[in-house]
Amino acid sequence: MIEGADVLGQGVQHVLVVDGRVAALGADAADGAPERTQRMHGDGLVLLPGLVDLHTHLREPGREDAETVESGSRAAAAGGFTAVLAMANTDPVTDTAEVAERVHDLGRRAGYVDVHPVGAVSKGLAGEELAELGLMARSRARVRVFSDDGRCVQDARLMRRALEYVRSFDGVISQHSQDPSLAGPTACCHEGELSGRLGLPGWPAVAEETVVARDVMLARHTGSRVHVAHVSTAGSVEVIRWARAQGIDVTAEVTPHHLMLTEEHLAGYDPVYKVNPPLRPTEDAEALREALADGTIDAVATDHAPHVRQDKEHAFVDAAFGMLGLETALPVVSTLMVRTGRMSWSDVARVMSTAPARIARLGTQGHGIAVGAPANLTLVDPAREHTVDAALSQSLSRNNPWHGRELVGAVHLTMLRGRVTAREGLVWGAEEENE
Ligand SMILES: NC(=O)N[C@@H](CC(=O)O)C(=O)O
Ligand SMILES: [Zn+2]
Ligand SMILES: [Zn+2]
Repeated sequence: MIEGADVLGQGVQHVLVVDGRVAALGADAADGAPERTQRMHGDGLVLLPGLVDLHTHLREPGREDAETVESGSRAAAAGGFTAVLAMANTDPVTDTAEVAERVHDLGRRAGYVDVHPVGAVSKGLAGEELAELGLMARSRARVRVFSDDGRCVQDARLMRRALEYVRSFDGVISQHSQDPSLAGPTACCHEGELSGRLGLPGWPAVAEETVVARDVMLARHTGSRVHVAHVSTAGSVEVIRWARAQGIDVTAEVTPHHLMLTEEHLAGYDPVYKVNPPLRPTEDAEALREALADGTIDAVATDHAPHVRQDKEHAFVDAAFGMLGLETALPVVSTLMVRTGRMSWSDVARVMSTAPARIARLGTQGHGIAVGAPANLTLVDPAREHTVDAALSQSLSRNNPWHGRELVGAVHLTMLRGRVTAREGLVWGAEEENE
């Protein structure tokens, strides 16, 4: 029983949890509570539905030195998440039902969050032949989100066929929008005055925007669902806004780092800021904030991308792309969007829980806080000021661009089907296992 928390920032209520489900909600929720009900104080805390991350790299199988399903799941629980979509760019690639089931089962075994594997669009992410989309969808892993993330599905014919195929089981293609003929594999800095000055290979905004534009037209043509991963430019936002006004079934996510951080961070050539797509100018970040607040962008997704030291500690051009994000996502959104008055806590519940759950077709996870729904809950301390310490992360990796930053708002407790999975960053059971 959680007593006196501000549910969605819309009013103080009690929430009774029985057998992993929300059994009652409201001032008299305690009536009929079984004897020996455990009581938790929610005074001053905001209760949100468990957060859902549409875009997480867990690295297992293949790079268990950078992250495992278990370590990434712990980081997710510490960050307030109860479900994550695990990207397919593992080794082997998640392009078969077998690999998808393996990742799914590893998630079950770890038990901190629900791990939903994302299936690859193409075999081996090679962009040539469709992967086993139907078999992955019908597998025990129930895959609904497909992505070649890390690479763009460049071939329009393959993208069209993938969209047509997933329509039959209400799947969605999540696209890493990057035309490689405009932004090749070495492109690592937003193309503009800064990339010229720093002498870094440019990654122009138009390399993203042309793919977004093409894909929304393919979505319209096929009547299928396309999702734009890690939107990073104002031009992409304009295309998405237009497409939605036409009734095209396009959804989009933005990362905490593209919302808050800008290209100026690259001036010191610190590879911790190297990410795909690159950090953009302030005007782009501002357009992303506006689009998130007005609903043009549906969701915040972390793109948590752990890398070992040896892959990150290189000259900027040679370092791996990606940064950690699971444990800092909620504090960043709180600091940037809620403290400033641009979004309410119920907006946060939408962009970090119910909308991503709906996009991934997670069923019951998308119902928010309701009687009868699984007790997947996140208690947030909206006023807690803290300085991010990379050393305290549950992740196996340390490529954390937020280290040393002061943020306001923190996850107090995470609950998965009524079981506490994390409390103030400390993951349930972690003390013993860290001995
Ligand atoms: N975002 C990144 O910079 N890197 C991701 C791949 C991706 O999301 O494109 C990774 O797998 O490391
Ligand atoms: Zn990507
Ligand atoms: Zn990614």
